[in-house]
Amino acid sequence: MPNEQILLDIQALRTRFYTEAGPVAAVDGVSFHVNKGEILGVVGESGCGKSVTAQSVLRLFDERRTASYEGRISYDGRDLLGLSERQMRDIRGNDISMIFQDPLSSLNPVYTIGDQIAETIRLHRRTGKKEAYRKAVDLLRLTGIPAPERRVGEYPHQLSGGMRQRVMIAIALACEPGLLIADEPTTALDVTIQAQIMELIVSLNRKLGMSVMLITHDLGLVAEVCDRVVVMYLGQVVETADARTLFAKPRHPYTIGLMQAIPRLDGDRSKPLKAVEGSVPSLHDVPGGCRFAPRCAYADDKCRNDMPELTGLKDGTAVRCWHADHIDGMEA
Ligand SMILES: Nc1ncnc2c1ncn2[C@@H]1O[C@H](COP(=O)(O)OP(=O)(O)OP(=O)(O)O)[C@@H](O)[C@H]1O
Repeated sequence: MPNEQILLDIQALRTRFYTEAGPVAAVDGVSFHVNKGEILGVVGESGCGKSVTAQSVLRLFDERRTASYEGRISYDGRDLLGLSERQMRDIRGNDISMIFQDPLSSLNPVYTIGDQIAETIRLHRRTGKKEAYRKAVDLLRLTGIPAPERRVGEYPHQLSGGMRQRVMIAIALACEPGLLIADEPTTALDVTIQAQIMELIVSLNRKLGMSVMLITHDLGLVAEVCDRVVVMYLGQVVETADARTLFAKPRHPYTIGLMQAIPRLDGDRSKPLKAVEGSVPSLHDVPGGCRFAPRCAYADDKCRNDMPELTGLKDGTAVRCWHADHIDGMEA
């Protein structure tokens, strides 16, 4: 029986790119889900496949030339990988919206922000121009933009970075999507504005019941706002747990490493941060066995030879590690 709590269900997703050096699987057998009304954090270092996973959900890669998808992605019971391009266009922005790190590159410089919000509304809804414009003003107000009646007639370059990200959020919300995918939404902004934008996203999640998939490097942010967390490494999920369990008892050595890299406001800040040693290997040179083994202090021959499966534990956590049952995250 389908679980009615689940809004987005990704099963064994594999996204391959055809590169000059041959095909690579940037996402390689990824499975996780997003529940209705929750904020799910997706974390991992740069290059682990977080953005490719998100963009695969919306099928943003060119399937004729650059990429292919395998597996299953279902949204509210609909099989997204089986939809036509026309049907997918209806899903994008209507059921699932996405906001990116750099709002300037997603906004059109020659149209006012009001035109751009109204356009999104009219793309998916039978709405007159005036009505769509009125809704644009309401959306700007909802995202906390001061004097929205005036701002609606301005162009992107007239707004600050934080205001532009609010406009992107207004566009993303225009058709009341069930799921907002936020890919590093605050990285390009200064710290105070970052906090305001995150507060806005959390308040919209609470007010509108909209699910959020939040992609970020920032585990401190995840601890503050996320209900559950997916940790990715080199195209795979290595750990998934509810946020409280993950922070109390991280199981995968990679998760433990990421946590040790979180700056602590209350700790001794004169000590250098302990980050995960080494770097993420190239997709053209994926290690056999456990992909994290070359960087892992616990790795033995079994790890180097056999790939562990993502295995569910009693507390609802799932971990991809041969040693998960005897690693104590608080000690490592
Ligand atoms: N169009 C593409 N063609 C070939 N390889 C790609 C393409 N897009 C992404 N990749 C590769 O896929 C891998 C995963 O990239 P992705 O952007 O998903 O990482 P990420 O975890 O989101 O990192 P970041 O936090 O830096 O965005 C990287 O090795 C990247 O080089």
